[in-house]
Amino acid sequence: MSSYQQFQSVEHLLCWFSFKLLGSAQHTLRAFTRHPSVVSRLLSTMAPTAKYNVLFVLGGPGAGKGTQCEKIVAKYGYVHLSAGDLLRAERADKTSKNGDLIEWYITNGAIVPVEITIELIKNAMENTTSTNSFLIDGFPRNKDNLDGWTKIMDDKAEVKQVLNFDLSEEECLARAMKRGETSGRTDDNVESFKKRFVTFKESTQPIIDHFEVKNLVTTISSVPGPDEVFVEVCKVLDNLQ
Ligand SMILES: Nc1ncnc2c1ncn2[C@@H]1O[C@H](COP(=O)(O)OP(=O)(O)OP(=O)(O)O)[C@@H](O)[C@H]1O
Ligand SMILES: Nc1ccn([C@H]2C[C@H](O)[C@@H](COP(=O)(O)O)O2)c(=O)n1
Repeated sequence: MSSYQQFQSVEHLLCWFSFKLLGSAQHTLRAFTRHPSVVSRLLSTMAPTAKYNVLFVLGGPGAGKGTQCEKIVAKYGYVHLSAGDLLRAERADKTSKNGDLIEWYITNGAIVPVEITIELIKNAMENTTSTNSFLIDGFPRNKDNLDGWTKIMDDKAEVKQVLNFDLSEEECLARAMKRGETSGRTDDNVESFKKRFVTFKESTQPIIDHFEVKNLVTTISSVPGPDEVFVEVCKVLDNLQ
């Protein structure tokens, strides 16, 4: 007798088949409940993960990026990641193997290799649980920064907007020198400032142009006082909500 002939009807065959299916589903379910970590790993690969929302904040040295970021955080609740602050913290960390290298780049107004900076930014983003929205201040500052971002973060983050704070070299210098009276920053001196401004013009401006082509840049004059500048910032951010 062939295996089909043991069933008296097609209905009987279908009944037997459903019973077998149910049995194996039950078996699978039981296996899953015994291994919850496997289930959560499976689910995490199936569920689409939300991308980070990112605003890049650029502008000359001393143009007021950090000042505006503080205001944005207070009103809109982004997490502020200053590439410069992250690098300064890394430089101050006695266990870091990159401290001396970072010091050299900062004092000479040059841009630290992106392998170092992107790791600091990525870790800070991954360690943030309160929000998905980040203000990344002072990054990307050159092509190396941009390439590193594209390679490591492009599939994890969406750049919603680039805020570009515009201020003349003379005014940036005056503000950086005034800040230098109390900041303790090793680059708030005329010699470092001059180098930083050259780096801004030669290396950062092409990055702003790159995002301009993608229609992502809003340039805001940083000449008025902080509160007036912030009014213009709010116009941009209110439209992003
Ligand atoms: N709109 C403004 N008008 C006058 N002074 C300002 C304004 N914005 C910021 N400042 C002052 O200018 C100095 C530089 O500002 P801030 O540190 O925000 O600049 P930054 O662009 O973040 O600089 P850097 O790139 O060097 O870190 C600070 O002392 C700050 O208080
Ligand atoms: N993407 C970056 C940002 C900053 N640095 C270094 C070199 C800068 O002159 C310095 C200070 O940065 P700031 O506080 O002005 O944003 O930090 C860098 O190498 N790469």
